[in-house]
Amino acid sequence: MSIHTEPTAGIAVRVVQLARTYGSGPQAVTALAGVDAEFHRGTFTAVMGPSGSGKSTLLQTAAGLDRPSSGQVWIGGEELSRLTETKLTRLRRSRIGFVFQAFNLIGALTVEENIHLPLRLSGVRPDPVWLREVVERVGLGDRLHHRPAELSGGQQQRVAIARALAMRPEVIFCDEPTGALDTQTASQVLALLRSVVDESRQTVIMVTHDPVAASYADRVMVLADGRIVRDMPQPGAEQIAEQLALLGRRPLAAQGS
Ligand SMILES: Nc1ncnc2c1ncn2[C@@H]1O[C@H](COP(=O)(O)OP(=O)(O)OP(=O)(O)O)[C@@H](O)[C@H]1O
Repeated sequence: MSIHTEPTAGIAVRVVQLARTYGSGPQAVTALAGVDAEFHRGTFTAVMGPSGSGKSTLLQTAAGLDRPSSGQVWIGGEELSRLTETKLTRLRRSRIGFVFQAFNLIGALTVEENIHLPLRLSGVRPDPVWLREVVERVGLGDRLHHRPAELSGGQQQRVAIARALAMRPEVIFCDEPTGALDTQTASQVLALLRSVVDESRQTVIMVTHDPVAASYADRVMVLADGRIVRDMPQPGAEQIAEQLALLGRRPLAAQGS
């Protein structure tokens, strides 16, 4: 594939020969070894793989939180390496949402203030109709004036998702969004992410270790040693678990950090 590949309509995120090496010389660690992937608008992709296989690095570089060592990241028609830090920050704030395992809410702010924060940071006037819909969708209408510490883990993650949705981003990157939640709460959060894709045609890319969580996705991509080694359309939880187990038996893929 040409390194100057232009974006195609309908593709929310494209990575081309994406590579990321940490450190240099004999200490260098290759986290991503040239990944090519396209993520269509209105799809939900789960990224899986052994510990140290490069999942978080893929997410961080594709989301413009970290610069790759080489290769390209396209968000719609924008190639991130061509952007200055200021433009990259602006693009991240307006077109990308983030949900992390640790929620990353601001403890001193109320639920409502946390949800409005991306708009305030971007200087965008809130659209009250949309914000009401977001709050309703995540089921937090009666918690708006609480602080995060007064909420359960699942409720805090739903605040984080509402915050990610506030700007109506094209893409939402999630790193282990259910890693800190019990099974039932996790399924509510996953159903919410599913509805974001089905009802708003936003694109979700989610790193997870959990085959059940991954089964909510339209596609499961498996990394090993910084490369995509499986790309499965709509696998069930059992098929995912089976493929991960097979991979675990390969000596190279079994190496983690
Ligand atoms: N800041 C860093 N400095 C040096 N090496 C790093 C850094 N971040 C990640 N790595 C290395 O890059 C490789 C990929 O790490 P990454 O966090 O992307 O893997 P992962 O698949 O998300 O792992 P996990 O499932 O354990 O979170 C690992 O070998 C890791 O040790």
